Amino acid sequence: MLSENDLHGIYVPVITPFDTQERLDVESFERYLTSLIQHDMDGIVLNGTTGESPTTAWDEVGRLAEAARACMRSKALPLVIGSGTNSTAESVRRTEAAGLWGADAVLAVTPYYSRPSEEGVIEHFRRIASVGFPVIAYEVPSRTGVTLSAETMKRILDLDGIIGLKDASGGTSLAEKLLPNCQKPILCGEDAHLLEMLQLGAAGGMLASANVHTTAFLDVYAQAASGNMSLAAATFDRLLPLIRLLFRESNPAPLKWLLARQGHIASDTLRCPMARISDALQEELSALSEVIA
Ligand SMILES: O=C(O)C1=N[C@H](C(=O)O)C[C@H](O)C1
Repeated sequence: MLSENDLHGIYVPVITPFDTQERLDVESFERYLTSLIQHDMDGIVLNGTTGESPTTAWDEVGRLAEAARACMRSKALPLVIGSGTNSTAESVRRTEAAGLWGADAVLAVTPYYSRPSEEGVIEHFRRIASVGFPVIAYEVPSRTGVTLSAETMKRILDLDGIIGLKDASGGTSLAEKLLPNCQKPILCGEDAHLLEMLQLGAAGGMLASANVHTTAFLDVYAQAASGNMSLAAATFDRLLPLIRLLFRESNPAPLKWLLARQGHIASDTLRCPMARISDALQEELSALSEVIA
């Protein structure tokens, strides 16, 4: 199981491949993951936003977890499974199941849609953490519709069992407020802000774009961790045009398109209502990926 001391570096949230009929494509998943983990990333995330958690059924996550554990047998790599929903009871059940499926921690998103009070959100995380399995809180207001204050986030991070935060709050202001008086690791969850977050003292990132040019993202982290910020900035600057394109339309649609084009997965199919990227973005992505290949 992951502890707060182990939670650092670059975690790669993987896509959930579907065939052209929108059925789960476990074969592509195994092939893709086996090739991805040739890199020395610090962990893998299943069923995050990049894994299309809103449209992936929980029993399908179980099948992917089993496949991931088999692919990762020869590599001691932490596996994080997204178990958060907007129902506390369901999130608790999923957290228990993720532990049984061999996850090392779960990722629990701020409960979305129902717009609970901040006290309600704290109680949500308290009940998930009380399962006794390590929980990484995931703050992503642009998707959840709920923006937590730094004070509330600090109270969540202070809960026993919450081992850290994936901060996709849309900028650096939450991290700026939390980092000076927070012992628990904060990982960047907003790819374009990775460098600034590392400069502020973030412990790493969970980054969809690290599915592509994984080594360069690992370099940015290693260079920043060793204090060579100017080298980290130069490496990161080369990645920024790609990051911008990968988030121009909703993640993970651009990423899936690119991985399918590169032959890593059989199809770029997303589950409706997510849809394939525009022709214009396809053109820009193919031009850029040839330049920085
Ligand atoms: O997979 C995730 O979870 C991530 N979610 C963020 C988002 O798409 O909002 C982006 C991050 O790179 C990974």
